[in-house]
Amino acid sequence: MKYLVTGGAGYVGSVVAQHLLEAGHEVTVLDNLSTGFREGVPAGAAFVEGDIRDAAKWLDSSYEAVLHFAAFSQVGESVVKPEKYWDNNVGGTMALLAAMREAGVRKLVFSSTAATYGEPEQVPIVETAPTQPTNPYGATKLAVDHMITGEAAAHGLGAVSLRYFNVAGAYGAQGERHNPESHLIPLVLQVAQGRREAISVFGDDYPTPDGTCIRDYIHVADLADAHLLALTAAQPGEHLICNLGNGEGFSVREVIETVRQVTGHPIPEVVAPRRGGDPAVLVASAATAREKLGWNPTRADLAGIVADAWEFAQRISTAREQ
Ligand SMILES: NC(=O)c1ccc[n+]([C@@H]2O[C@H](COP(=O)([O-])OP(=O)(O)OC[C@H]3O[C@@H](n4cnc5c(N)ncnc54)[C@H](O)[C@@H]3O)[C@@H](O)[C@H]2O)c1
Ligand SMILES: O=c1ccn([C@@H]2O[C@H](COP(=O)(O)OP(=O)(O)O[C@H]3O[C@H](CO)[C@H](O)[C@H](O)[C@H]3O)[C@@H](O)[C@H]2O)c(=O)[nH]1
Repeated sequence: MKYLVTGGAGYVGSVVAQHLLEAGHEVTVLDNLSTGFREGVPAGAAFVEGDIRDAAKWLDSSYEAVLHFAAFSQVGESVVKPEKYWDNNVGGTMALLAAMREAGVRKLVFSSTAATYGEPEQVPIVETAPTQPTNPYGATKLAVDHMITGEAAAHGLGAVSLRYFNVAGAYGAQGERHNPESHLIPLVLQVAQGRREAISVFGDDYPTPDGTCIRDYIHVADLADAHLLALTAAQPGEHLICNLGNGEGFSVREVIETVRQVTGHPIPEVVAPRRGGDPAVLVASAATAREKLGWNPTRADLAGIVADAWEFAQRISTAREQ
């Protein structure tokens, strides 16, 4: 089968593109390189440097489906520049859906997020929980989910939105390198590499056992498995929404301690003010993904996730020095 992967020069999209290639599929990556890297595109994928707003130029009926990763995704930036997020994430997806309709491509897998829920009333979070995003990033992703529901009902699109919790780890040559980096695990690894003096802990007065925020970390390769399953599960006229997480939460301090154990580095930490828009606890119920997709994550161990991320961070920093 032939697939269009938007955002396939980025972290998650490049890992999923790699999995599609390994499963024997043909892959075209469409990416404007706004936050992605040309060298992140897996060998064997065709690459188009372009914007999702112009997807109509490249989409045709030879594509079985679109896997849509292209978006801006920094929570903090979305609070200060919401218009940038509405324009790219919502405006861009609107153009992409129109191009798919025009070309007769009737299947979509979309990268949604736990940020659509906001501060949860109950954990683990189920897909029927209230959606009250605490930042514009989450609001734009929720708006796209609604847009997709309408597209499925009105025009027969078969779609799956995957609401990722905290993605981490690496797969082969593909890994996490956001620029600037804002995610916890790669930042703590930068401290271990001596590229940063200390890690800032954003708030230690949350209502959690050690006072720091709790998140559900999921290995990017387990996430990729879910995308391939979603391609099979998508049914015309239906929009399925699935959380993807391991159902177990780790505090910021537990993550830092795990990085100490994996890297053998002491990792100094400093307590800093809370970061705006951060819910205290985000942990997924992935029962829907297990039931409807047949998803069965196998890499839930946090130390294993960190070890893979560490190996990747060491490799790209060696490459940077050469
Ligand atoms: N990383 C996470 O923890 C996480 C969690 C939940 C959801 N998500 C979602 O998963 C997706 C991928 O995230 P990521 O961490 O890989 O981010 P990333 O920034 O590494 O990748 C996004 C890619 O999309 C490209 N892009 C952005 N706007 C574009 C446009 N208009 N046209 C073409 N290309 C464009 C960027 O150049 C980049 O390569 C995003 O939609 C994000 O919101 C990520
Ligand atoms: O230097 C840092 C960086 C992060 N944190 C904390 O570590 C936790 C995890 O933060 P990340 O930035 O790694 O991840 P988020 O939980 O903020 O966000 C991620 O997961 C969300 C859903 O859970 C969204 O999907 C979003 O796109 C994705 O980046 C948060 O409590 C954050 O405050 C720190 O204490 N110090």
